[in-house]
Amino acid sequence: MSDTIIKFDQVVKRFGALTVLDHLDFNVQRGEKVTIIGPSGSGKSTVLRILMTLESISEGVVSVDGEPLWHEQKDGKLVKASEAHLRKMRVQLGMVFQQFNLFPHMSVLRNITEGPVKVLGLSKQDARERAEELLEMVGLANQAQKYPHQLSGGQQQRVGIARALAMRPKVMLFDEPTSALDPELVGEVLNVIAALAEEHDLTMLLVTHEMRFAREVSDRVCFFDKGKIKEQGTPEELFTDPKEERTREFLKAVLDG
Ligand SMILES: Nc1ncnc2c1ncn2[C@@H]1O[C@H](COP(=O)(O)OP(=O)(O)OP(=O)(O)O)[C@@H](O)[C@H]1O
Repeated sequence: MSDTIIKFDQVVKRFGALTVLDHLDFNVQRGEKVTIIGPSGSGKSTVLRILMTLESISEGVVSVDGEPLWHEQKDGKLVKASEAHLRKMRVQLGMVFQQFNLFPHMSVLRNITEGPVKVLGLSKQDARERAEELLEMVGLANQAQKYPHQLSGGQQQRVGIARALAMRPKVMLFDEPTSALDPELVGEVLNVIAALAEEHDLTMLLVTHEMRFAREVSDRVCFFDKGKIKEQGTPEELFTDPKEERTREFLKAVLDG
């Protein structure tokens, strides 16, 4: 039996006249680490935003763990999902954003405990213990009482990772998690993500411009172009022996640049 956790089936996303995803078929297996690379505007972030229910779809079906995300079954038919259905589905996914998106008026600890307490109904004590373990894991055990503005960008992003993990998502989504960081802070965030990828059987879907990182952490790399997967394969296949001219051009431009 295949163990598909994310499935895009002929998904179209339009913004007015602009088609951003063009009949996209895309699957992720449970436990798989998949990286999406591709030129600006090819629809990479849109895939993640659709999964987080931040953008709706125009056509097709997206499923998470076998259940439609943007639809629900009613009298044997697929109808548009209600807000309650979206809320129920959304908690299965955790996202780490480019701009961290921490709550500025809350301490680091509270940023991490808020979701588990308010959304999952954990006791404050349990949420706190969970947060402390995660802060330890991302190397910030002694920063729990600080506020986001007192931390570096790299530290804030590591809090962002801990916050997403605290919800125990089935899938972690990373949207260019290092692109807003000063170059010297990129490594500490990538190290945390690489450790997560190595030590946990989490399913991870990452959009990144860091090709070396994509190569190191992924089981599979998908090259997106114009809203479709133009080519995909293991990092070895895609980076050392790309089959498509468009992939070669892209890799040459980013690796030389
Ligand atoms: N809310 C929106 N309204 C209109 N157009 C949008 C909206 N969101 C995204 N787009 C457009 O959709 C296209 C795809 O965007 P997306 O962010 O998925 O690209 P990307 O591949 O992640 O690019 P980048 O590498 O630059 O982040 C872009 O042309 C973008 O301008």
